[in-house]
Amino acid sequence: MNKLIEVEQVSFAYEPGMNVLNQLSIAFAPGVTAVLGENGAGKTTLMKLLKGLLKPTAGRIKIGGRDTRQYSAAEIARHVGMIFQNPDEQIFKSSVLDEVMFGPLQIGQSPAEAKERALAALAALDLSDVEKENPYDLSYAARKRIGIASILAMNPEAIIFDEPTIAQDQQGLRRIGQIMSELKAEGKTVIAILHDMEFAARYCERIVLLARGGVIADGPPALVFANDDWLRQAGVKAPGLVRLGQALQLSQTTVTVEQFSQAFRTEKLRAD
Ligand SMILES: Nc1ncnc2c1ncn2[C@@H]1O[C@H](COP(=O)(O)OP(=O)(O)OP(=O)(O)O)[C@@H](O)[C@H]1O
Repeated sequence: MNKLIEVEQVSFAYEPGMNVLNQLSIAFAPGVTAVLGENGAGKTTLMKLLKGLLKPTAGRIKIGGRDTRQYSAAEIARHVGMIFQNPDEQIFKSSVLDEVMFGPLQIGQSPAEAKERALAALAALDLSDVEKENPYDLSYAARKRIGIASILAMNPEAIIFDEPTIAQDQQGLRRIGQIMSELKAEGKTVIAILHDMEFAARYCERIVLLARGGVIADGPPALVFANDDWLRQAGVKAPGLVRLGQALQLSQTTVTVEQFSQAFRTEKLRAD
């Protein structure tokens, strides 16, 4: 596994003696990983550490094999992009195109390259027709997609999504899921904090459960969502399809519609 990001025995406290993360170790490689856990579990704190916005109280984080303490913020930005939960923490330009070009210009792309990348990112997020608008004249859901486009335009190797599905309708959800799948196909490392278990089951190949400042489970959705004990400890509910499969006593854990319908047809319809 080509580990782009390695977290080694990291602890972090906002206030002395009050650890939010406790000697947490985990690595992130290309692919799509969901990080799940109840409010206050430390998910956003971990992501801010990966992005270099916070520094570990103990332990270290390596990007591409190098300790993040040796990187400047601009250097980290070339490797790791983070899309904040609240887009309004990220957006400050008065046109959508300027906003999405800002990041690429900051990391040294030429204006022509930055514009080309920004236009491609806006198209990927169904935002081409609003490129001249003021982001604050658009909906919150559109601003969330602008936040995503700004990071995609910088083309980092790792992209962190903090709650990307909030406020999105079905089309927005599909778009964001497709983008994650495309990023995976390009060999990017995608990490998403999610509260939407259906979305996590559908688009993520790895599920990490955080609780009490540490990782309590880490594996494919069918493994993690089948373990009620882990889910209870993390304060997370299995996706509806998993629970339906369990209620019907299917022999395997079904995390997608395709898996469910196949298992249901084989085990239930044929049995009748
Ligand atoms: N800037 C801060 N100063 C002090 N404490 C903080 C700060 N930010 C977060 N915390 C505390 O750290 C803990 C972990 O917060 P964090 O935001 O990382 O959790 P989370 O798992 O992302 O939660 P949520 O799902 O609600 O976003 C919480 O108890 C929170 O109150």
